[in-house]
Amino acid sequence: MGEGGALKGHMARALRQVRRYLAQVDAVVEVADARAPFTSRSPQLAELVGDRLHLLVLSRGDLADPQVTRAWMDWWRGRGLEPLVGEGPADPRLVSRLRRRLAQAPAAFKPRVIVVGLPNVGKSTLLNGLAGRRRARVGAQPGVTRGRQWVDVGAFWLLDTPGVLPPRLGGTRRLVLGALGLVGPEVAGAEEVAAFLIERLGDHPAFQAALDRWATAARAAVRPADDDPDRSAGAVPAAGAAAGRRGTARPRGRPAVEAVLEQLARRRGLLGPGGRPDLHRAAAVFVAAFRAGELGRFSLERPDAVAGPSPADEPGSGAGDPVSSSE
Ligand SMILES: Nc1nc2c(ncn2[C@@H]2O[C@H](COP(=O)(O)OP(=O)(O)OP(=O)(O)O)[C@@H](O)[C@H]2O)c(=O)[nH]1
Repeated sequence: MGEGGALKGHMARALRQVRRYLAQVDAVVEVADARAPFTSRSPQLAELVGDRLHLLVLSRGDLADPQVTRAWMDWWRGRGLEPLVGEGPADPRLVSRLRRRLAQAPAAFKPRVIVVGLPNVGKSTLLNGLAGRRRARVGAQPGVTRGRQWVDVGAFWLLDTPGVLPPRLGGTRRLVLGALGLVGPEVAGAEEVAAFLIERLGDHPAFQAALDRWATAARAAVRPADDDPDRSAGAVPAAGAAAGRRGTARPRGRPAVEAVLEQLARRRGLLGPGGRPDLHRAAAVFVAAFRAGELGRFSLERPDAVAGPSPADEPGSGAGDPVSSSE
């Protein structure tokens, strides 16, 4: 089985496990990334949740463009839903609001709760925040499938293991998820993710300045090379020049993307044999910096662009119903 096949097999198993978990819970906390809250959700979840309470939490709100996050909140509010967004890992305000809402989940006795989401989206961080110090004192709840550990959070039980949902990877989703670190380099390589980021954010007024500032931050450490006239790096070429149609990595845009990466490599001193800019390392460093928020707060999608009502909506993707909540 190839790498792709192995990944698919792994994800199918993960989804089966989530199905089994879901059969035991009264409420589902879905975690998505605030920088792409549409693409970082699982298309399968809505139909699995049924009539359980379904709450959406946006992690990494501290790394997203606050204006775009507000647009997303308004978009959901317009549909009678109220996601929660945090301003940092396990943001205490978010955690206490979430605890209050979970305590109200309809249940025969104390609600049982699961945290689910794509790989690396912030599930464990939130789970630990919700469980607090109680997590150290876990115990198997009687009557529940062997091996499952439940944490008594007072007003509800919390499943000690988050459910991992498989991402959908078609079209530009693979690159969006790669940019957020929700899929690995075997699914989306650093160079194509870097090209995608430069193209998608190229028209953003603040992005060019952020890129330039970030590239300059390590300038002092860079030793000028006498044999390379370009080495005295000026501003990073306008990323906007690299931007093709939004969301597509068109070949026509490539040379400009390469120019940006080349200049970043020079400015950061990422040079290979013969002092040539190492574009691969430049791409990897740039993508890591984006993920960590070192470039600033940027979002990768807006509700008007991806979440319809528009042809972008996909039947069964939950697109027109981002939180199929029974709230
Ligand atoms: N800046 C920021 N980082 C966060 C936030 N939430 C989680 N992280 C970071 O994101 C990384 C992944 O978080 P995890 O909680 O391990 O993610 P996960 O979904 O449990 O990951 P898997 O177990 O691999 O599926 C960690 O480095 C967290 O510190 C947030 O709101 N803001």
